[in-house]
Amino acid sequence: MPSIETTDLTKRFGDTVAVETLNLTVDTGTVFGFLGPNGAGKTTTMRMLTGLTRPTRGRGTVGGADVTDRDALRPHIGYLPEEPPLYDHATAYEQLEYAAGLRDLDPTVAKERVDSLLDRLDLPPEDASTRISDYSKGMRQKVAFVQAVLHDPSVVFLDEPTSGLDPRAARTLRSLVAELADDGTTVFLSTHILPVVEEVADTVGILYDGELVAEGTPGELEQRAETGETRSLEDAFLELTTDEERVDVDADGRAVATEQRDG
Ligand SMILES: Nc1ncnc2c1ncn2[C@@H]1O[C@H](COP(=O)(O)OP(=O)(O)OP(=O)(O)O)[C@@H](O)[C@H]1O
Repeated sequence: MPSIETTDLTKRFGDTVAVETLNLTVDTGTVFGFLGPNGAGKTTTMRMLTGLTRPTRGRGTVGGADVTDRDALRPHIGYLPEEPPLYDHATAYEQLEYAAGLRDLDPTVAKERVDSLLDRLDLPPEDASTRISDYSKGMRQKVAFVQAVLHDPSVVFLDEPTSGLDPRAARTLRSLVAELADDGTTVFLSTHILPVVEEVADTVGILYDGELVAEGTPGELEQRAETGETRSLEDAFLELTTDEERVDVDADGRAVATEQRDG
């Protein structure tokens, strides 16, 4: 049963085609790793799927709601954008209480969830009671993640969720992503950190120049890598996201052939 479906989803900014006829299906309760080089169109896709940017063409549904219907979409989704919207003058507790209020959550239930998630992510009460303006990047990221999942949405969009997190918190976040999926939440995860995708993603899509150039399990994509001593998701990513002539190497590392990406 898909949670996210798009048909020919397209976004243009003037002459720039940011996303081109994207056809995606993401099953409920799975983690979809969304990869692509800088400027490939990942953020634009997530902004369309969360109702923040209207598609130029094509259709999409998330949690059964049309992506052009923000009111219908909103209760189903959580979004951790690259630059999370936090009020610097508020404390983490105030920010999250405010977010819970906007979502009409029961205050007691919300408080329990906030305390539990902040505890898991190692943001102690003494820090959660100080102003966000004094937070490090990682501390802000923890609050923003909690804000994105606080209302137990059926689909969560995470843009570089481990950005700024220390190794312990990053590991906890990966566990939380897996737990969300185990509980039936669909996680749409965009990141440049390929080991995170290898660890948590059920399926992976690679976007290049606005187009989906590959889709499959991490293992299937690894198998598509043709160069490198050991096939890896990184090798596959690099091969699938270049227009330059590709140089194959022999066992001694010498260039033996060149060919174009066949798109
Ligand atoms: N508001 C906008 N106006 C004009 N062009 C835009 C706008 N937003 C994005 N673009 C263009 O659309 C293309 C895709 O950008 P997008 O931010 O979606 O890429 P991305 O894959 O998220 O990149 P990154 O990995 O660097 O975050 C780029 O060419 C970008 O310049």
